[in-house]
Amino acid sequence: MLKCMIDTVKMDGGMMKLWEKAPAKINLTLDVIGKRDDGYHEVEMIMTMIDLADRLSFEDIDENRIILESNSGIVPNDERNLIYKAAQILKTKYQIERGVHIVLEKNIPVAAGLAGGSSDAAAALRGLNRLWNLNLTEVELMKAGEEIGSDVPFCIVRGTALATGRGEKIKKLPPAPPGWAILAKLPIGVSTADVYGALKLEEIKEHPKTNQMIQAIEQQDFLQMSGLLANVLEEVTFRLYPEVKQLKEQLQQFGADGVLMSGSGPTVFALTNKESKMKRIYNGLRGFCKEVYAVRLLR
Ligand SMILES: C[C@@](CO)(OP(=O)(O)O)[C@H](O)COP(=O)(O)OP(=O)(O)OC[C@H]1O[C@@H](n2ccc(N)nc2=O)[C@H](O)[C@@H]1O
Ligand SMILES: Nc1ncnc2c1ncn2[C@@H]1O[C@H](COP(=O)(O)OP(=O)(O)O)[C@@H](O)[C@H]1O
Repeated sequence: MLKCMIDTVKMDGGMMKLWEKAPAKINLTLDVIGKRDDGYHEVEMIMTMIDLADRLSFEDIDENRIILESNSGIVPNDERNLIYKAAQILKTKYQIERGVHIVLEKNIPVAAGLAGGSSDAAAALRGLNRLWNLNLTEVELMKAGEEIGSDVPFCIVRGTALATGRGEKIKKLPPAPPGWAILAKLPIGVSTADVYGALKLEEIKEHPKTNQMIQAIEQQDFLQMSGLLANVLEEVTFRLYPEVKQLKEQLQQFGADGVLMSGSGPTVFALTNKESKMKRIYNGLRGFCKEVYAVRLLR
């Protein structure tokens, strides 16, 4: 309980311990504009954070090494973990001769299109910036984040934003209008690289109306925002995993204001700004999908 209220503690001998929250994101829009020579795709997407989060603690240790522990049986605790990568990047770049013990409490489903790993990496950059008194600016943290993954700069900024380039160029937007997202995730993990790899640009039927979505957010128009949800990766993931399409169709029958797959999937979410509807959708969904979350859009 205590750790929920405070985020820094001075331990015996002046050692520090601090905490960071790493929220998940959903894509309100996701458009792919072109394929680049470096293997990435040029995107245009609007993302917003939701109240489903991992929690990380960072503690000084006497040895000069990175120790990572987590309650997740899925993500590795070594240099393959994006948290570990974040710590290594800062240690090398700023010649840090100190060690750290990081504990990850994993609540965000893995490989789900919710940027759990990217948000953990961003939280690690923020947490270590504080623990090691680096005084790095948001822009410097975003730059370090780019080396880890395309979604990491957005996860540094958080809130609601338009992401362009390969996803690393961020323009902040006003917060999304208040409401709930009900998320459903099937027990499959989707590889982002596979989905982008299977995308055929010439087969995109309709591009998201990104400018109209920005206007809906600026005008705090929840219904308009929900009606404009669009993601060009949906068709690709639906082709690879038809059960994700079925789940979306089922979710659409519960009367939400909008339904969409997040990122490369497989998580699908429904939006509503009515508490009674949120409860109805949540309870209805639990009947046929094991992993369901009802969370607020973060403001
Ligand atoms: C699809 C999105 C939408 O928010 O999210 P997720 O579904 O992963 O959450 C992102 O574009 C994912 O960003 P992120 O997960 O950080 O991807 P990265 O680690 O940078 O890249 C993984 C792989 O995806 C492909 N990739 C990624 C980003 C991009 N703009 N074009 C690409 O083609 C590349 O093959 C790359 O090797
Ligand atoms: N801290 C982490 N949390 C989640 N996944 C991680 C982490 N570090 C590395 N990974 C790896 O990154 C991949 C994608 O993870 P994640 O960010 O959860 O999905 P997505 O890109 O779909 O949003 C997984 O294969 C996972 O093993």
